[in-house]
Amino acid sequence: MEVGAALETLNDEEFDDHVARLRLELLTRPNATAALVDAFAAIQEAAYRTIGQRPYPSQLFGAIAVYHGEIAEMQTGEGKTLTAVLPAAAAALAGIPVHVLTVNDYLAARDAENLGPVYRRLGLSVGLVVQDSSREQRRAAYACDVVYCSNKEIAFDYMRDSLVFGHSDHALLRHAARLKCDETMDRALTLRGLHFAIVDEADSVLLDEARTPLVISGTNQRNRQETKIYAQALEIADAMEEEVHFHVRTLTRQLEMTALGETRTDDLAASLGPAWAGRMRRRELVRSALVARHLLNQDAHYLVRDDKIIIIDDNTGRPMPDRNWEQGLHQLVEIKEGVTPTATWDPVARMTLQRFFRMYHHIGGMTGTAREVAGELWGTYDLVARKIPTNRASRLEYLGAIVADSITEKWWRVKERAVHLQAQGRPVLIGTNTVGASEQLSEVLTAAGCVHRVLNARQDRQEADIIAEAGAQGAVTIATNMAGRGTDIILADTVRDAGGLHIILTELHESARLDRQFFGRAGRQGDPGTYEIIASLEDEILVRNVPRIAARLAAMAESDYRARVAIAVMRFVQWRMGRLHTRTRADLLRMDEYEATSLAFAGRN
Ligand SMILES: Nc1ncnc2c1ncn2[C@@H]1O[C@H](COP(=O)(O)OP(=O)(O)OP(=O)(O)O)[C@@H](O)[C@H]1O
Repeated sequence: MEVGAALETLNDEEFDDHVARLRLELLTRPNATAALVDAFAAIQEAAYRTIGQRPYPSQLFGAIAVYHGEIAEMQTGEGKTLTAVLPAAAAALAGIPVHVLTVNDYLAARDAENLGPVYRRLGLSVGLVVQDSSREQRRAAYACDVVYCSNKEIAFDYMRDSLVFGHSDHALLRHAARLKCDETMDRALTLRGLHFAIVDEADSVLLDEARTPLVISGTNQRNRQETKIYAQALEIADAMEEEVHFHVRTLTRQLEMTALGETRTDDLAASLGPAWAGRMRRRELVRSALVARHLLNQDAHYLVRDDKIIIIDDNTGRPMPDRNWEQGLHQLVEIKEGVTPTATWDPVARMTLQRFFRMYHHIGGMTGTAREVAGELWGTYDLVARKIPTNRASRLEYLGAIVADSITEKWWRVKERAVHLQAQGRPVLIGTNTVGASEQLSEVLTAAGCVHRVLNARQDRQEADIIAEAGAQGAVTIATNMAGRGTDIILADTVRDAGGLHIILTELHESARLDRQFFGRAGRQGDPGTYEIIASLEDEILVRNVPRIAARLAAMAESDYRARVAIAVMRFVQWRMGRLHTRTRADLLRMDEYEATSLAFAGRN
């Protein structure tokens, strides 16, 4: 009899005995194929008995890839969340601590809760670490067999642990502390090593998020003078003219001062006292002030909430209350927005996500979008991306693109579509790039009497609630990137017959992978679904990056042809941005490795 079929006949007690025997076998032979087959069969059975879902053959293929340290490329909605349980539980049954890493707290909490019963049925413990978890809660969670956590949380916990060892954060030292049963040291640490990581949305975590190094701040360097200096820097910045004194490079999010700009800085700062005497420092200060003024916008890059600046994560659209910009930039934005300036902090530890993940003994992962980054995943992490076939054929249909002349006209078109589809009883999910845009569109829909909900960094606390309703008959939901990766919208039965969820993307993201992830909220698990793009010639991606082409397109009459050309240009900008980001990550990793080796003998601070 087939292994799985035999397990179905067991009663609960017999199944428990079977799992206990299996655990012993795995502890001694974790890599034996027969033992792994038995383990997967038992986990499948446990999933069926607890949450009523039996992993499909496609999920088994994915699970085998992940277990063997590969990235399983599975289309959106194919069930990567359940797929991860198979390698995670199999490794945990074999005694290996497992970290299942997601892109955000909402998904970590959702998955730990939904899948907890499967692990517990197998006698395994499950922990959860989110931003609000205390140190004690973290330590308890990391002691579990399987931990669900967002990538940033665990990387920061690792860095904090490293600080306990001063600069000498060598793995061997940590083992030495354990061997000596150094109780104090052990109590100071939260993690118990980096063994097996299963990375969900692997391209986002391992690449997109890895563009900015993680920094831990230490001692408070508050200086009364500081606020005054930052305010002066903003005043000087306001006396500068774009294209004359500085250039903004939107593609790379960089700002360069021209020679004229530097001289102007020197002139204006001449009478401001000794704090402005250093030439390098004063130019850097003014450059930062220009960045605060021209590159960082309210409701796009940050929110102002309760007299605080709250950064919005570029990749996930989520508010990050614990994050700060470095080197005075945060304070400059605070002064610009008129909120009480906070103190500046000195960085005491810095690490890239690349270096962090390369320290794991074993990594596997899943994503819906690995194709175009397969080379980099291999180059940086030695990870192979393996394409897994879908369980059922996809019924997701692309309806084409409309590119309106202006943003106002774009909102009008989106409203027309939403009202039309709502009347047909179909749910509609509309994607915007910023909090500001989601609110503008919301006003247009409200004025037209179209009932809808908004999910953005301001409404993050109602996330689960909004998502639970987004698949209902006639539901219209406007969402930023927060409803991108991982979000699972369950359709009401009547909606399936009406054609499923319809997605409207109103602005292309900075990467085509993000667009595909957003479209992937529809047509999941073989459900029907449609998607379209309604963009405009005034969108940032065109106006900021290729202004001359945008102007030429604006001179053409609106047609399908113009829309196709405009979308092709936007895709070209995305491709160029992707290449730049790859280069940034390579440079960052090189620097990080250089610093790690050159500072190896620096000793404690
Ligand atoms: N074997 C199964 N049997 C029944 N339902 C399943 C099975 N596997 C997954 N599902 C359901 O399919 C839906 C999509 O799963 P999930 O959200 O894990 O997809 P995903 O691949 O992670 O998508 P994304 O790429 O968007 O993150 C969920 O509602 C989940 O409960």
